[in-house]
Amino acid sequence: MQQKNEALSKVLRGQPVIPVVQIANLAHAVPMAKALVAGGLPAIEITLRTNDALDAIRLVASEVEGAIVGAGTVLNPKQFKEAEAAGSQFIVSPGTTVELLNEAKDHMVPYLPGATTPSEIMSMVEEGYSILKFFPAEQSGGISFLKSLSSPISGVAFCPTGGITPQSAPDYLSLPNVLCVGGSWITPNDLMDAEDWDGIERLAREAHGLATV
Ligand SMILES: O=C(O)C(=O)C[C@H](O)[C@H](O)COP(=O)(O)O
Repeated sequence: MQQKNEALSKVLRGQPVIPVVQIANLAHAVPMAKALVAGGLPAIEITLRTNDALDAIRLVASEVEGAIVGAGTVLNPKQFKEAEAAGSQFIVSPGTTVELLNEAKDHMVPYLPGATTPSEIMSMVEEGYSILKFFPAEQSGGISFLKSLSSPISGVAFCPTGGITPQSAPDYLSLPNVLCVGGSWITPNDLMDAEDWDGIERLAREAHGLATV
């Protein structure tokens, strides 16, 4: 587990924001990922919420130099296997199930499981996880909840996701138990539909700059 935690830490620690992307049009996958990499956000989570998601992961993994593509919204072992086979370099789920934890044990690919309550977080720590997704972050108590967790449950780093904005991200990132945040604002539907890759690169660059705030 330590090796996997370290591999995940290496992926997530490199950037303050992990873009959470929905691919509605497969032709958008490669230019979108190139724009994110150019903007300084190489780790990209493509959610398995659209039909083209696995093909998008495959394309980005094989065609976009420097990209570290991961799969999001992985809900069951079948999706876990498919996501890894498509070339995902990390796997993310909004919550966690026993089936997913068992599946993750059979793979070397790092897994970022979701947890929101102290009991869920403690269970994940028992399983050996030291990095967790905190989802849905804003709705689950946000910054004050994460602050309250930091002394009773130390040694766990979170990637809060859900409802985070460029305005709230710096406050999350200033918490000692936050490694990075996830967000969909870097690839908004209007810019994706307009194929405005320069606009997406600009948003990525701004998000990358949040590290220094
Ligand atoms: O699908 C998943 O696995 C999720 O975790 C959901 C996404 O992370 C959020 O939908 C992103 O949240 P927003 O930035 O508020 O749009």
